[in-house]
Amino acid sequence: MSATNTAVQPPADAAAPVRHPEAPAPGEPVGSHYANCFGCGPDQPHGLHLAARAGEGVDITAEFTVRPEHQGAPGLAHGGVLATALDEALGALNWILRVISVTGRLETDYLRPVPVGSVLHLSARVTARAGRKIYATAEGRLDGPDGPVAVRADALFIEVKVDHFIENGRQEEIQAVMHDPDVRRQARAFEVNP
Ligand SMILES: CCCCCCCCCCCC(=O)SCCNC(=O)CCNC(=O)[C@H](O)C(C)(C)COP(=O)(O)OP(=O)(O)OC[C@H]1O[C@@H](n2cnc3c(N)ncnc32)[C@H](O)[C@@H]1OP(=O)(O)O
Repeated sequence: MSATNTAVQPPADAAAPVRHPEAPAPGEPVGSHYANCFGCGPDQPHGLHLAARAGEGVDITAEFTVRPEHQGAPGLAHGGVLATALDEALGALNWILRVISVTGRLETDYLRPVPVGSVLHLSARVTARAGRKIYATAEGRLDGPDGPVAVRADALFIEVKVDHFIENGRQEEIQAVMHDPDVRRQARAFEVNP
């Protein structure tokens, strides 16, 4: 049983989400949005290394292996780390909508303890859109994609322009990615192909 804030529930007049025609094909990896991202970056040694795949709808799946460095209580995953995994899975939906959005609100329910060594089977989907607001939900299951739900979240993501990062990020990292032609092409493509 969960008590949710109305901010993460779509209003009655929200629109159904639409899979972007250029979204990765079902089963394809969506890729990392930033190599140093704590959630999905392959170059981030401390990160979760989530590798999401596109689903058939406006959805993704991913797996997160809980390692000893993710502990909160002895032998159990830290709740904040699990929230990060859910947040990152939800963030990967950007690739399916082909928009850039950031988490505005994330509400998590912790239903079962998640032991170190377990694989959390994550799924996330967009439920609705209303202007810049993107409503989405995610869950993490133990013992396989059809196993019991251990954690879940409802979220409100807000669409932003790439300038959001350029204006707010530390210049050292911004300059580094701005000089990466692949990153620039990717970011601009999201903006000109809504
Ligand atoms: C290069 C590729 C990279 C790709 C990058 C992909 C990153 C994915 C990574 C995983 C996800 C993350 O961790 S993202 C990182 C964590 N999140 C953040 O850092 C976001 C920090 N917050 C912000 O920057 C800002 O608050 C924004 C952008 C979210 C919103 O600011 P804004 O642009 O001025 O918009 P604002 O007018 O305030 O809000 C727009 C509408 O949303 C509503 N709204 C906004 N926030 C909330 C909220 N918390 N709860 C309820 N409602 C909210 C407002 O009421 C309004 O509704 P109405 O009046 O229109 O009805």
